[in-house]
Amino acid sequence: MPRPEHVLTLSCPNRPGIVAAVATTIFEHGGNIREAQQYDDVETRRFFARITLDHPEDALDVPALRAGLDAVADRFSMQFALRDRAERRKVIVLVSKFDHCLADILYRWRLGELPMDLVGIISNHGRETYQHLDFTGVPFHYLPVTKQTKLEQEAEVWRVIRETGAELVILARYMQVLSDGLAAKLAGRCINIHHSFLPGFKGARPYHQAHARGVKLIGATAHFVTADLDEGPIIEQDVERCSHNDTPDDLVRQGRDIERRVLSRALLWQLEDRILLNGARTVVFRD
Ligand SMILES: Nc1nc2c(c(=O)[nH]1)N[C@@H](CN(C=O)c1ccc(C(=O)N[C@@H](CCC(=O)O)C(=O)O)cc1)CN2
Repeated sequence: MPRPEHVLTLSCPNRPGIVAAVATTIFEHGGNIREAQQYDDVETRRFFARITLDHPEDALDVPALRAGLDAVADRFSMQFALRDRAERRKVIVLVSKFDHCLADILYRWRLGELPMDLVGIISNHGRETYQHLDFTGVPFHYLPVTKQTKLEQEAEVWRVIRETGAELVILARYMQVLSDGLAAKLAGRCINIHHSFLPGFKGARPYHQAHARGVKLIGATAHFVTADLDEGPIIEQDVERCSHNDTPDDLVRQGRDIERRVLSRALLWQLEDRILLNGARTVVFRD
């Protein structure tokens, strides 16, 4: 029977003694460090770490450990999060017409590859758009939008996010620009898949932009959503070769696989608390 595990993620201004203080606190409260990754950003002089710890059944006094870490956080001006790995995050997925990323997320979730509670799917297109997809057990919310109804529709999106208790929002080719207000409400917990190798070809129709530019590589980028379109901190990217023979539709077709694997990596890493924000960038403690 695997022992209960927690994940501790932290960041703070770098100085000697951080690891010693954190490790001692974990030890003193009955925790056993299973894995530790750390990064010292010499440019920003900030320190980052991800530590997984386990403990014999009920040997870890979590409230006491949290209080001990609070004291360490005060001493080192540290931000930290301590999460029980058994607690699954509530995730909601937003999608528009192109559903290949949603299909991939559903498949991986049903396989057990994505440890999450999928609490809903929101689309500005009707259920008939996805007749080939199985939404069994996942509430589907059809929220159509026009330029005139954008604000009302977005209020509905926010209502569903709140009412489902969604902690993480995935834009799986959701082709609506979120207002500054909603982007702010979802800061650090909304991930978008952009279908280009950012910072190239931001905005709409990136494959057509890339084709017109005559690129020899196409790519996809998973990033946190901010008010500035496709400018949010990058989480994961991948590319594939293309050629002069490829039409825009060829690039769209080839790009689907890149988008799927980039988004599923980013989603899994977020679910495993592997991504830490580092200003306009990220630190990703990959496995
Ligand atoms: N505030 C943000 N919202 C969104 C972001 C973001 O980074 N910040 N990423 C986009 C995704 N996206 C490309 O990946 C994208 C989506 C939509 C558009 C766009 O021009 N949409 C038009 C409507 C298009 C349609 O209705 O088919 C619009 O909103 O007027 C460009 C890029 C998701 N949102």
